[in-house]
Amino acid sequence: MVTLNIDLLEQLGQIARDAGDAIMQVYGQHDFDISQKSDDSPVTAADLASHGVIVAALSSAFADVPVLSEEAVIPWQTRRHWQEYFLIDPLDGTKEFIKRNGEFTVNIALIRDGEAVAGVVYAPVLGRSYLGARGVGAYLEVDGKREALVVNAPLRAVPVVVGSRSHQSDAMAGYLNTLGEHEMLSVGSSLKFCMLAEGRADLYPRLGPTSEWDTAAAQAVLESAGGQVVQFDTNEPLRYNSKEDILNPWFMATAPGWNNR
Ligand SMILES: Nc1ncnc2c1ncn2[C@@H]1O[C@H](COP(=O)(O)O)[C@@H](OP(=O)(O)O)[C@H]1O
Ligand SMILES: [Mg+2]
Repeated sequence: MVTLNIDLLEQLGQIARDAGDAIMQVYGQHDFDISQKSDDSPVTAADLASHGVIVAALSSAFADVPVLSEEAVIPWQTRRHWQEYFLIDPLDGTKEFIKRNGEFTVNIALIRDGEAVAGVVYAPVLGRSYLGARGVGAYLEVDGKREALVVNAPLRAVPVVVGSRSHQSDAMAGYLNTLGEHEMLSVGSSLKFCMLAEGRADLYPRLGPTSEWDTAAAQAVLESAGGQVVQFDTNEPLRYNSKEDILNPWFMATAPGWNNR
């Protein structure tokens, strides 16, 4: 089993930054090719370059631990037997990458017994790394300086809600109508979870589709900071590798302390 400690987070953080460098090489190009995958979502050379960097580094450092990536999906018949594996989204927020608004991330999670126990989320344009592991803590690293994420936000009279910038749903609009007064921020990618972990927002309701690689790393960060990610219908924690379908159920992510407010 992989040992959960700060060294692991640093190691995964370095791999994510190396992947981010590969992404930025494509980002810096005047023009890049965009192709559509079978599910009609876009993919670029940056997604594939980041995938290559991460898979090579993880396979070398953790030869016994399998890797599941958005860019190389492994059949359920194989992965259903995995007790521990890395779950990666090499470039989450591909639409934001294409729009060049900086709201995209590299995501590396460690899943154990269906739970996201460690994760790193790196936003290359913002230069921010979010790290978290069970029993270790949650951290933000900027310019090589690491600080613990400790949220002591005062109670907000008007909650701040974060939602997708590029994927809206009628269900989400309906939910927001029932919520009462709130401030809404639209943000791309797994950065939404990280904003909860930092105390910059309170709620991230996702009443629409995501896949397991979109949420795992950021869930580990948020839970390590004291927040929660639960299934919208059951209130049970969001879990991984329990079914053939890689899509997550609708969920609700909340900032540390939200339930005590
Ligand atoms: N109809 C759909 N089915 C599956 N996943 C979807 C989807 N619409 C959006 N997503 C997921 O939402 C992610 C983007 O999140 P957000 O909308 O919060 O920025 C996408 O990640 P990728 O950019 O890695 O493809 C994609 O996986
Ligand atoms: Mg994604």
